[in-house]
Amino acid sequence: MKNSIEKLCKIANKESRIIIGLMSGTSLDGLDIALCGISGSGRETRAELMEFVTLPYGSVFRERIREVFAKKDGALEKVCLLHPWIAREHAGMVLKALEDWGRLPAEIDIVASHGQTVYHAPRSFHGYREFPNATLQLGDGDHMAEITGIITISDFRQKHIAAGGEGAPLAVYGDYLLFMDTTESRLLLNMGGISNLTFLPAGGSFDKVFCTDIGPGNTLMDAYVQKYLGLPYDKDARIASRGRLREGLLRSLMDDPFFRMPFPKTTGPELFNMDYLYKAIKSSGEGNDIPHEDILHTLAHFTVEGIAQCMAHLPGDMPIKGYVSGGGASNPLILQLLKKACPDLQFSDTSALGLHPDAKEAVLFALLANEMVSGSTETGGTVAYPWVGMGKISLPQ
Ligand SMILES: Nc1ncnc2c1ncn2[C@@H]1O[C@H](COP(=O)(O)OP(=O)(O)OP(=O)(O)O)[C@@H](O)[C@H]1O
Ligand SMILES: CC(=O)N[C@H]1[C@@H]2OC[C@@H](O2)[C@@H](O)[C@@H]1O[C@H](C)C(=O)O
Repeated sequence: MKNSIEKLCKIANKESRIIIGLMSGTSLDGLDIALCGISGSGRETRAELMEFVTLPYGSVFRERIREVFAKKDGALEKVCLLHPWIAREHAGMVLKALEDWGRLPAEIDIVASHGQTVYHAPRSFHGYREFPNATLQLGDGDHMAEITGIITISDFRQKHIAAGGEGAPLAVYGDYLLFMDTTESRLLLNMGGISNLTFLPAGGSFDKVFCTDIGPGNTLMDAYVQKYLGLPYDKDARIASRGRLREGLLRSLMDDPFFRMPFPKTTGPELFNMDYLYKAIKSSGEGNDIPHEDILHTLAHFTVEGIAQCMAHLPGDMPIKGYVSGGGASNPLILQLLKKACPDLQFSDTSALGLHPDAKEAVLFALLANEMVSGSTETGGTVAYPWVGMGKISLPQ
């Protein structure tokens, strides 16, 4: 092990590192793999996205995860089996991507592996006073390290919780390091399965930034079309665009204690799932035979209404430029509704900042790994956003 520790020290002291960031989000669409060249650390960080790919999951992978995903009473044996299995699947995908890019594992300093969140339970959700905030990502780093032969950093969210946070959103760290600007106040809005935002006031220090989960992004729309229409998602909102808004349903969807909780907060499909939708339909007074188109159209409004509600908490006395990312940034109906709901917000996607909108979250984990090995904790931090070294280190043999 001494050799590996010495190698890690060398990596920590290098001027620049090649780090692969991996993210598998709540949509279960595939593994995002970002090959990054990163130099410096903290506010001196410079990152270049050298390669990026999303390797789609097959149906077996998706179904196996779904057996435990966001389920209160998941079978413990399955959780146990999935922990190494997911890591091994992801490791195979990393090796495949490296081969496609014509690169060898030996060229890579670190793999930063988020794993797969299967359950997210902040105390505000689980409700047990005697238990802390909790979250569970499967995909053990030792398996990744052993199979790829690359030092692996994984399981980033536990340290955040240990230091007082909810384990999410971690986006704030990467957004701050890469996008803080001296003159432009920026809003980074990620619309994945769950949507979240980071607000970076111009020239502000880390304790002035604000980051929170908002509510559903695509998760309810995806769950609905998967269940009733056998589609992975409503591509380009073709179905939703044919529908109309059901005001009663939107009111019921917004009528949940989650939306009355103060920011910052976190959530996931443990709350925003089909049961949530069924309950809202029942109490909406819209009847039981709302057409698919209208449900999907109203769910798109629901996503945007949550975003608009959250944005009302941002300072109103300065111009803010918005940068969107995540799959929702490719949904024309969401973008159209967002423009209507927030007419003063000028926005484009994060490629205007030099980062592919689908790659942002995978790059985040590469940045967190870089901070873990060569950052300091002097940047400050707050209880909601503690600035701590996150992730656990796995050394290959
Ligand atoms: N062309 C498109 N039209 C409509 N929706 C789209 C389009 N492309 C992607 N999406 C949506 O984006 C989703 C994938 O988004 P993304 O990959 O950002 O999610 P994720 O990373 O899994 O989520 P999270 O950030 O919550 O973990 C798809 O499931 C789909 O709903
Ligand atoms: C617990 C968990 O995996 N949360 C994810 C999820 O997907 C979006 C949103 O909910 C966000 O809180 C988070 O991911 C991003 C990468 C984050 O931590 O910033």
